[in-house]
Amino acid sequence: MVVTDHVVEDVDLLVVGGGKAGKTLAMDTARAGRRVVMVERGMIGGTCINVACIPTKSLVTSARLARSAGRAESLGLRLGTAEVDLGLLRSHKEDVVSGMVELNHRQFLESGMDFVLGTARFVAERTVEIDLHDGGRRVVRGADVVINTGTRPHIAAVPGLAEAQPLTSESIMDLRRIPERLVVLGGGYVGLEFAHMFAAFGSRVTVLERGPRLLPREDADIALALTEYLQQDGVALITNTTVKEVVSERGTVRVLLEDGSVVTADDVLAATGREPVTDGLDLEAAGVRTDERGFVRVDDRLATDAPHTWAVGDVAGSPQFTHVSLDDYRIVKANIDGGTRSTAGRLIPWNLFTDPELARVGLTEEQARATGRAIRVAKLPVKAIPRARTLRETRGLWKAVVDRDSEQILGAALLGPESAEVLSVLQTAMWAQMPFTRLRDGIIAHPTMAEGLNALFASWVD
Ligand SMILES: Cc1cc2nc3c(=O)[nH]c(=O)nc-3n(C[C@H](O)[C@H](O)[C@H](O)COP(=O)(O)OP(=O)(O)OC[C@H]3O[C@@H](n4cnc5c(N)ncnc54)[C@H](O)[C@@H]3O)c2cc1C
Ligand SMILES: NC(=O)c1ccc[n+]([C@@H]2O[C@H](COP(=O)([O-])OP(=O)(O)OC[C@H]3O[C@@H](n4cnc5c(N)ncnc54)[C@H](O)[C@@H]3O)[C@@H](O)[C@H]2O)c1
Repeated sequence: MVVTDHVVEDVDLLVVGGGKAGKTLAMDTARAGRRVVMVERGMIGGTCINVACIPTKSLVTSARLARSAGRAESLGLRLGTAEVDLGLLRSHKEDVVSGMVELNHRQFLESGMDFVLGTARFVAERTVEIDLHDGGRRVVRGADVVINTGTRPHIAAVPGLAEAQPLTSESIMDLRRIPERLVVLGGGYVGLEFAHMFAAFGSRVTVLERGPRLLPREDADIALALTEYLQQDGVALITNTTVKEVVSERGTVRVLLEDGSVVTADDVLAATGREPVTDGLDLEAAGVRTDERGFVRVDDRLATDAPHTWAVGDVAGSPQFTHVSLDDYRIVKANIDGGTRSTAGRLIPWNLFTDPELARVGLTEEQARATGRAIRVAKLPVKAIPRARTLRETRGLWKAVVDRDSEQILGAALLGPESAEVLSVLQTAMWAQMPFTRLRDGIIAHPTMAEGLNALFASWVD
């Protein structure tokens, strides 16, 4: 029963939180002529375009240019030293972000959905009460409800860290200053992208990672190649370390490590993972349960414990990438219409946008060996690819793992310039279940980075 003084509005689809999956589903469903309400707390277009992928990658472009300017003479140019202008840097980022926000907003309205700016809270199964931003309340019940409220930075329970008011992936992009010394807690995606970026902007950066090395889920040779060029670019890396305490005094942060050493900086960036945004949602009222880490519990169809209630994207515990959230949309769209699409067995690529970038898909060598199948391993230093020489960026290593019997590609790690683009070529071959020989022997235009695939699949080390 719904306990409220407000009239309950019934709609076909109610989307709570306008992330990638939710907004795409809302627009699609509205365009099909159904009644849709999407409630968004503030970020029109969601996390990715406002405070995550899009602003970071815009700043990565600036960082790349700063680094290129530093070696301009090797390209025959005298540019002088690159100098960060915080105002210009901010407006570059904000220009890209606001362009995408405006585009999203226009598309929301054109789709015919009822886009509601407000904060939603469940009051019953499939029913939310919305605190409207411009005052007032609405109560909306969906025949189907999709929860897409995302994640936010998690501040690790390190003594003194919260009190030191660390920067997060969001606040660091306010760009109020470029810290002279920046210490980054966590050597994952967020930590490494910002570490490399701020080193290019002139910060002296130290990354503290508790794992035995960077990227513990990647093969050691790839992690080592990445480690080497980060160090070449001035990023200090301390792995296998435990932070005992963070002490903030008079504008300086001191990070005390368990071995007795101290790292001193002007700012600390907390980059140790993200936590689900479910507080204030009153999920119990909806009959929706969470798992032990607080993510919404879903089955492989992305159905929650409550009937006709689905969860998608980061908050559903899906791998935290925008393209995965988009695929969650495809799955839920099919299942709302009575289908049986599953998240099982998805081939999910991802990229770490250090510069050059790391592009990954499928199994690592270590994972492939663990399956017990017979495999072959191909490796190619990026400097062997002519295009890399013309780009004057020859750092990096490409690697692929192939099934010895079927000759199909099981996975790849491409560390080098433009790898993220090349990866999609390789992934297409995996979708098509092509033997690696097609990439080894096919004509690929010269000089491109993709051309390196010819050479990669002729460079067996095993
Ligand atoms: C710094 C950074 C860089 C990243 N870079 C990349 C990248 O390059 N590539 C990539 O694929 N992924 C990247 N990611 C990950 C990516 O941003 C996330 O996986 C993706 O944004 C998740 O989207 P989502 O669909 O789960 O929802 P989100 O986009 O997180 O949307 C959730 C929405 O719900 C709203 N909301 C929350 N609670 C309520 C409520 N009670 N009522 C109403 N609305 C509510 C929020 O305001 C938000 O807009 C990055 C992440 C970070 C932090
Ligand atoms: N390019 C991209 O696609 C991109 C970019 C940024 C973020 N993301 C997404 O956002 C997610 C969150 O990123 P993230 O970097 O915050 O998390 P993460 O899980 O990728 O990395 C966190 C790192 O912090 C380390 N760590 C944890 N606690 C620590 C401690 N107390 N001291 C030292 N190290 C500690 C972990 O060992 C790990 O290496 C990623 O998993 C990714 O899915 C994607």
